[in-house]
Order: sequence, then C-alpha cells, then structure tokens
Amino acid sequence: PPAQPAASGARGPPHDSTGRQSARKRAVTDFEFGQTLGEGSYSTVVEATEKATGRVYAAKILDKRHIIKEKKIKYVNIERDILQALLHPFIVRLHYAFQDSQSLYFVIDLASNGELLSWIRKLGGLSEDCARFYLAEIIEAVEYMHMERTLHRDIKPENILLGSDMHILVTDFGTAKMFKRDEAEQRAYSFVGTAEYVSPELLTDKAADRNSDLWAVACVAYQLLTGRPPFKGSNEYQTFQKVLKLNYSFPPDMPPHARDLIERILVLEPENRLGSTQRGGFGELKAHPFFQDFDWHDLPSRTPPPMAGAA
Ligand SMILES: C[C@@H](Nc1nc2c(c3cc(-c4cn[nH]c4)ccc13)C(=O)N=C/C2=C\CC1CC1)C(C)(C)C
Repeated sequence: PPAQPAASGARGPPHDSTGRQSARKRAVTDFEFGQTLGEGSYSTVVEATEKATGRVYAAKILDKRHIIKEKKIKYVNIERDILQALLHPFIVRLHYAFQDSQSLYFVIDLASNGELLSWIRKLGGLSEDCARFYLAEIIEAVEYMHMERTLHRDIKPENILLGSDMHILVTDFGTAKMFKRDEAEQRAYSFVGTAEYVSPELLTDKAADRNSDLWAVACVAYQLLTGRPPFKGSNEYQTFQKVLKLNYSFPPDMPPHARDLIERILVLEPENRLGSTQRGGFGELKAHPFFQDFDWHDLPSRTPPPMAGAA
C-alpha cells in the first residue's frame, strides 16, 4: 500500500488486517539489555530498557538451540500462554514476546526489589506482621491462579518477587499447568517441584492438584517466620524422606496462631488440609485466628508494612 501520511497526534496501536487492535510487535532492536537479574535452568532474566519510552522491564531470554535439544518447547509455550492468560496485580505480566535467530524473548514486568528469598535470608525471617502480610498476598495470588484453573506447581520464595511498591509478583510458570474449561481431571502427573516445597502425594503417586500448591504455601509460611523451610535434608533424597514422614518441628518462639495454621495445612492427606479444595478452598485459611483483625480488602492498594526481621 502507498506510504501512509504521517498521522498527526498520538496514534493508537495499529490495526491488523482484521481491524482488531493489535499491540505493535517489538523486536530485539527496540530494547537495550542490561544486568542479569536471575538464571533459570533454561533461561536468563536480564534488565531490558525499551529505547522509545525508557521503560525498564525484565526480559527472559531462552536459547532456542538449548530449548530444542532439551525438548522444552512445550514448556516454553505453556509458560507464554499462562503468562498471557493470568492477569492479576500479584502475578508478573507478559508485555511482549519475540525472537531473533538464536533466542526467544519474553518481556515482563521488572520486579525491582528482587526475590522474596533474598529478603528472608537477609533478615533471618520476617516479623509476624510482615510474614502475615506477605502470606496474605501469596494466598490471594494462588487463590486467583486456582480460580483460573491453573496449578503453579513450584511455589517457593525464589519465585515470589517484589515490585518497586514492595507488593509480590509471582513468577516462573514454566512448570505450571492450566486445565481446559471442560477438563474434568484437576490433577496433573507430569512434574515434581522443588524438594523443600514438594507435597507427599507428589512423591507417592505423582499427582499434583490445588492441595499441592496449598502445601507449598504452608512451607513458605514457615520459612517467612523462621528463615528456613520446614523440610530440609542434607540432600534431595533426605528432604523427600522428611516430607513423607512429616518430619519437621517448630522453634519455641513460633507465634502460636502461626504454628496452628501451618500444622493444619502440613497434613499428609491432601483433602484434610485446612484450605483444601474438598474443605471449600482458601476461605477457611483467611478466617484462621492468625489472620484475626487482618483486613483482606483490596491488598494491591494497601501500603505494605516496612520490611522488618523477626524480633
Ligand atoms: C525466578 C527467576 N528470577 C527472576 N525472574 C524475574 C525477575 C527477577 C528479578 C530479580 C531482581 C530484580 N532486582 N534485583 C533482582 C531477580 C530474579 C528475577 C523480574 O524482575 N521479572 C520477571 C522475572 C521472571 C519472569 C518469568 C516468568 C517468565 C529465575 C531465577 C527463574 C530467573
């Protein structure tokens, strides 16, 4: 078509042939890549500044040859589809996806305050108020994923990031599972998460469901307060043994309500966990005495408590 006259004023995103509004494609040349933020098993996450706007994002860069060699194409497509489908203030958003000859690029929200794990390690565990606030945000994010028929399957403090406003941003959906609308079976059999957060049923009959994410949330709750996960062996096998035998203990200074909440979730039978699907979901978690007087209304617009260490 003849060159379009330069439109005056701001133009909305161009319309493609079907007239639908389509976000303009981006390319590698639209960005300046900066420091490495994190390394995944098949990816590197780096800072990425969009030249035209100065906006700073995170770019997850995957090496195509490596993905193909390791037969991970399916996981890459799953992650892209799930990131595009999940829209929630506490979940990272995919802004653009493109590729060049050797890499795939996902341009994502930058979580400029890094991984929750770093804060837990730096402070040796959070104050009860901070732990309560961040556990509440994690519960909301996981409850939303489950309502969208998605299992995360690898919830852990490394995958819970903090934005510039210090609210959480859940990430790393490469091993998540999104069930189709009509898919009756809400159990997934193909993946085992990280040893310290994996649920017993995953180790015995490999079947993960929402109650497996719930188990991981309880492990994170324990770690928020104590600075370490409840099940930790000297190697992965030892850790698995501790999980299967429910072999963990609380420090004496564990706040009683927090101990009660975690004890009621770290139960071997998935359906008997507080907050399990069979018991009606996360509502009974939110009603637990640990959250007494906690205001669950509109968490994204609340100011997080100043990050503080356990007393
Ligand atoms: C968990 C992940 N680490 C990370 N993934 C992402 C970060 C991120 C940022 C920092 C950070 C920021 N400031 N200081 C550290 C440290 C680790 C990060 C970010 O900002 N935005 C999106 C991310 C990931 C998007 C992914 C869903 C596609 C691994 C370890 C797998 C690389």
